[in-house]
Amino acid sequence: MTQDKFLCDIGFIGLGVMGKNLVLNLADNGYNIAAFDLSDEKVQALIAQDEIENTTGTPRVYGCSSYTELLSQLKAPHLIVLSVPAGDPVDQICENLIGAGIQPDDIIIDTGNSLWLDTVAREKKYKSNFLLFSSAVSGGEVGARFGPSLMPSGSPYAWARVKPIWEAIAAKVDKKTGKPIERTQPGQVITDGEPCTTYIGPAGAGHYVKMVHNGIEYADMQIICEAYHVLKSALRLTCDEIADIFSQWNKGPLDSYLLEISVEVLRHKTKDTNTPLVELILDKAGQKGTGLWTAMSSLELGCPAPTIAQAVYARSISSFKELRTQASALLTGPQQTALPAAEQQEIIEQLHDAMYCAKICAYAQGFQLMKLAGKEHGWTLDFASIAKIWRAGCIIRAAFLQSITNAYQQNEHLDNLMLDDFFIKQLNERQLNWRKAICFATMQGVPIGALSSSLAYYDSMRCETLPANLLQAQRDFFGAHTFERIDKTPGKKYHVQWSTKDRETVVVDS
Ligand SMILES: NC(=O)C1=CN([C@@H]2O[C@H](COP(=O)(O)OP(=O)(O)OC[C@H]3O[C@@H](n4cnc5c(N)ncnc54)[C@H](OP(=O)(O)O)[C@@H]3O)[C@@H](O)[C@H]2O)C=CC1
Ligand SMILES: O=C(CO)[C@H](O)[C@H](O)COP(=O)(O)O
Repeated sequence: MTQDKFLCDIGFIGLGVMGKNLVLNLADNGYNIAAFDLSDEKVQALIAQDEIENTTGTPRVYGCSSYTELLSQLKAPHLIVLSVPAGDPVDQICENLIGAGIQPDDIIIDTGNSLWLDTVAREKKYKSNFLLFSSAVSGGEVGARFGPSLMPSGSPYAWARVKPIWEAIAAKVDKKTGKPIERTQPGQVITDGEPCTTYIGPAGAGHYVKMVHNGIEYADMQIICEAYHVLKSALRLTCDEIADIFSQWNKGPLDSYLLEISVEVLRHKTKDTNTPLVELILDKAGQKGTGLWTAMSSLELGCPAPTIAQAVYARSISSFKELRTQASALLTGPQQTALPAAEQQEIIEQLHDAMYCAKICAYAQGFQLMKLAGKEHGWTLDFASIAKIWRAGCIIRAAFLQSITNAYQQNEHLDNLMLDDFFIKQLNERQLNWRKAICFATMQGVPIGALSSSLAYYDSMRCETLPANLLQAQRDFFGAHTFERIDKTPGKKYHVQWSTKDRETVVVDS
């Protein structure tokens, strides 16, 4: 492709796992791309891949070796997509593009997992240089290639320009069933169906929603890992047996992409020794920050998200491999005993229900968090639409997201998913099995922090009276922090003069 013939529709910076695939997806949908990466090898690899996949007869990707060249190859006003690590790289590129002559009516779309506060700050900071728009992406490399879930936010003017492109490249669901429409072949495009993208709100809102998506992703993954741990170490099942169980579960309400890939992982054997690869993978989990940010935001807003926080802690504990190895030789656990087959089957069924209930809690926490954040930051978030765009393309895609969509379509003001009729029924029917699974795992000494903290969340939420009365008294005792009384006018503050002999209760004027 040369500049003399035509200019490209979109500039693309960052051709890593996501970027390369997003470019090919855009190209399949008829957009010509001017592409740049710090590594020329990646630019050349993309062009080579496009040559293999491109059936149009004309090149679709123009490789650039500088920011100036990238701008010179684009139609004006310029539209540039970034797919780079969060943090400094985004600012470095923005500064480089300013140096290369980007204009105030040009649009830069940040598709990385940027911290939402950075996005808010950047929109302001670069206002006079260009329009910063953000659109978090989920779906991993296959999603990026064949249809991700896209969470755009920022200037509505920019969205008007981005929308047709985003709707073209996003994953699609069947309008009637809400089920994903499969797209697996290069060159294939899907023009019908509902696109998994919707305008989320002002700057930062999309990145916040993606952050919570990832927090839920952490919880979902940890819940599956805990079930695997129980099945492996308490029931002593093989990876293939666990894969069979997960595969069966994946046909019911737990049907999800994460469970599906877990089955594939569990079945995968090394070529040389035919050992399940998963058993050879070091048990130290990595994390890039989005789960932590979700947990931090939940603490800041005072919105409980213990399943998500526990999933972050589980990754942290896993990273202390040497310490755990030391402790495992010193600290005692229960004696594990083999169970008869019939009892095993019961435990497996209980575990299924425990996973399902914990999953409901994780999503309830994530959606409530988004609701409170929306209130705090003045975003009007549409939860039915958010659930809809997570039905396909993204990592947490699952049949379950249709039930969440239904819940918010029935009541857009729902305070917590656990109060939706469908989820009330699911929880009420399964809570006993959930408890039994937790008792079993605990008595076997298997750590199940996500499953059990979810149960504590559930039990706390359904407790009309919590022991916070005693806690308030303790606070008043040591720090005169005051308390309210249930037998007096709401809002009135009391303090007991604990250090005096008479311990008089006095009314405190606020
Ligand atoms: N991987 C995933 O599943 C998902 C990732 N994301 C997010 O998408 C973004 C990209 O992720 P991913 O593709 O996995 O990451 P990669 O590390 O695979 O790719 C990032 C690319 O950005 C380039 N880059 C880094 N710094 C700069 C810079 N200062 N200037 C120009 N280019 C730069 C890198 O260049 P080079 O290495 O050649 O120097 C690399 O090609 C991240 O924000 C990530 O969090 C979002 C959803 C899913
Ligand atoms: O955004 C994503 C998926 O939705 C990325 O894959 C992200 O990197 C996952 O987070 P972590 O690396 O912390 O597990």
